[in-house]
Order: sequence, then structure tokens, then C-alpha cells
Amino acid sequence: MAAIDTDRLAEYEAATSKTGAVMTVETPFASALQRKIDLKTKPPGSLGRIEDLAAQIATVQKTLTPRMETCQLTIFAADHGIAQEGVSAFPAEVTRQMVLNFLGGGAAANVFARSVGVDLRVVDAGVSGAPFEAEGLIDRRIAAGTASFASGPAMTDAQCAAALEAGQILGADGAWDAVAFGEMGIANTATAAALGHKLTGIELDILVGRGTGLDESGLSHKRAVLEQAAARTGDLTPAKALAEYGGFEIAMMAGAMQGAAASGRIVIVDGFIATAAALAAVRLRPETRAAMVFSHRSAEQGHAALLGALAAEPLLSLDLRLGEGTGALLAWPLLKAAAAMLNDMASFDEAGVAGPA
Ligand SMILES: O=C(O)c1ccc[n+]([C@@H]2O[C@H](COP(=O)([O-])O)[C@@H](O)[C@H]2O)c1
Ligand SMILES: Cc1cc2nc[nH]c2cc1C
Repeated sequence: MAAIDTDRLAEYEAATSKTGAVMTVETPFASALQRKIDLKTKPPGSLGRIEDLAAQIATVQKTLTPRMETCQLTIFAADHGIAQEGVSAFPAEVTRQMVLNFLGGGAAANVFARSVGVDLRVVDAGVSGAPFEAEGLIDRRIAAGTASFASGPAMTDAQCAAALEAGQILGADGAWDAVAFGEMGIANTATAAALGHKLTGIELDILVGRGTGLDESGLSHKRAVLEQAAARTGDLTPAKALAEYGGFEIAMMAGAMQGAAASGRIVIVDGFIATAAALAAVRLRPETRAAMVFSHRSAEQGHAALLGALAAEPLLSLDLRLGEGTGALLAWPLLKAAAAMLNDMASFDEAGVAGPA
């Protein structure tokens, strides 16, 4: 199956614990951090995963007083040649129409972003048709959609490298305490399943799901299309897998995750497609994993398996399957609360509360 660079995998595994939280290696910083958490007025460990989250945020920001006040969501949009094979319940035009909906402020991502105080921007990574003339859209178009990976590579190596690079720059700009990435692309659950399969060797039967709502026969057809497409190639390096079976929004999001992690930011990972992008980012640069917070477990069938491949334990499980970064937005308040716990909660000494007997 897909070739995994075992040297780099060891590096990645060393950076993560089984729960997906950053492993606390015994350093003076890690000890001081654990002590600070344990001295808060609560039985040790009683804030559960919020304690792990606080520790991860502090470790990524390299401070015992992390800031978690501002967050930006970037939505990457692109079209997929594989949509021509009838693998989605919706027509490909919806990608373009939803970009306009994001710009008009009417999509779920806009509504959630406003409700949790997150900034939102939209990037055209490669939507079919002519370039948009709409104001407010960031144009990083690689091409007007990928080619169908049923019959050949989705994109050239040069297009893949350009998408990763554009993403790296976007992921590192601004001055946000955390960044989240969402996507919009009809048929991109097919792309994410094929890419996930090539990156991990997990069977397509496990990774292929209903996406926007395929019925039983649609699902069988999608599986058959993807089985055939996957059989076109053998083992692939992560970069080749991304070019052969990826999408422009997925490659750009993978680059953005790398850029954000490299600049010391927390990266909030959304659903199934975003997790496929996260997997590509980590396979290409294992150190990216330490910055990732997995927001939720999508209802899309293959998401649990992809999360498992990243040793990731998501914060929420709400049966979402929308994408757009909606799950990441809903998890954002938990990150704020975790940092606030570390910064503002009284210690036993400060509050005059007796510690454990
Ligand atoms: O994020 C998820 O877990 C998720 C699961 C299913 C569908 N989606 C969204 O639905 C679109 C892809 O679905 P499909 O059926 O066209 O492959 C794409 O725009 C995604 O944002 C997203
Ligand atoms: C309407 C619609 C909105 C979406 N948002 C993300 N993926 C989507 C797919 C559809 C079909």
C-alpha cells in the first residue's frame, strides 16, 4: 500500500500521544505547566480533555500564559474532475454558488463564525468556470478545477506544489491566536477518501461514505469508481498521492496547516475532508501534527478511520457532515475556555482552598 516514510512517521508518533494530545515529555517547561494545571482549585484531572487542550495550547505557544482571544477561519473552495463520474448527490455548480453564499454572509459557516466571534475569509483555490468577479474573495486559483483522477492524475506535480505553497503563505499570515480551515468542493468526499486510502492503506470500503447524501445505489457507484481509480496506481509517496488524488482546496489547506503550525499557531481541524488534508500535511511534515486540535467527528463514514490514522481524539461528536469549517467554529469556544482556565482560574493558595489530603 501507500509508502510511508517510516523515519518521519517515528518523528510524528513521538510528537503525539495515543489520545492525540501533545505528549508531555519531561522538560522543565512541561513540569511547570502540569504543576500550574494541578494547582488550580479542582481535583487533579477533573477538567479532563480541557486540561489536555490547555497544555497543548501552552506548549504550541511556548508560554504558561497563552493567548486564545482571536481566531480566523479560511474556507478554501475548489472543484473536482471526479464529480463528472456521478459521485455526489449535488451538481458541481453548487461549489461556485456556495462561494457566493459565503461572500453574502448566508452560509452556516458565516452564521456560526459570527456567533462565536471568528473572522472568516474565502479563498478560490480552483473553482470551475471563469475567475470570480466578486469582491472580498481571495484569488489563489490553480486551475478551473482538477482533472478527473478516474483516468489520470488530478493535478500536475507543479500545480500541487503551487497549491501547497500558496497555502503555506496564507496559513502564516495575520496575527491570530488560532486558525481554522474549512472547505467547499462538490465531490471532495470522493477525493478525500481516495487520498486517505493512498496515504494510509485503509480500505476504500471503510473510507467511502455518502457525502452530501448519496442513496444506497449512489454509494455503490461511488465505491466502484474509487476502486477503479485507486487501482490505476500502486504505492505513492505523500506528495504523489496528493497530486494524483487530491484537490486544489485540499492541497492548499494542507499547506495552510503547515504554514500555521510552523508559525506557532494552533490549527483547528474540521471534518472528513479537512482531516484528509491534515493527514497529507502531517505525512509531508510530521511536526505539523503537534499544532492540530481536532474539532469533531463527522458523520461521514470514513472520518473515524482517518482520525485514527492521526491518533486524533476529536473534541465534539455532533453528527455534523457539512464541512465549511462549521465543526471547527463550534469547537473554538472550548479552546478559549481552556486558555482562560490556565490564565484566570485561582490556585489553591490564591483562593485559600485546601489541597488534596
Ligand atoms: O466535513 C465533512 O465531514 C463533510 C462530510 C460530507 C460532506 N461535506 C461537504 O459536502 C461537499 C462534499 O460532498 P460530496 O457528496 O459532494 O462529496 C463538500 O462541499 C464538503 O464541504 C463535508
Ligand atoms: C448546499 C451545500 C452546502 C455545502 N457546504 C459545504 N458543502 C456543501 C454542499 C452543499 C450541497
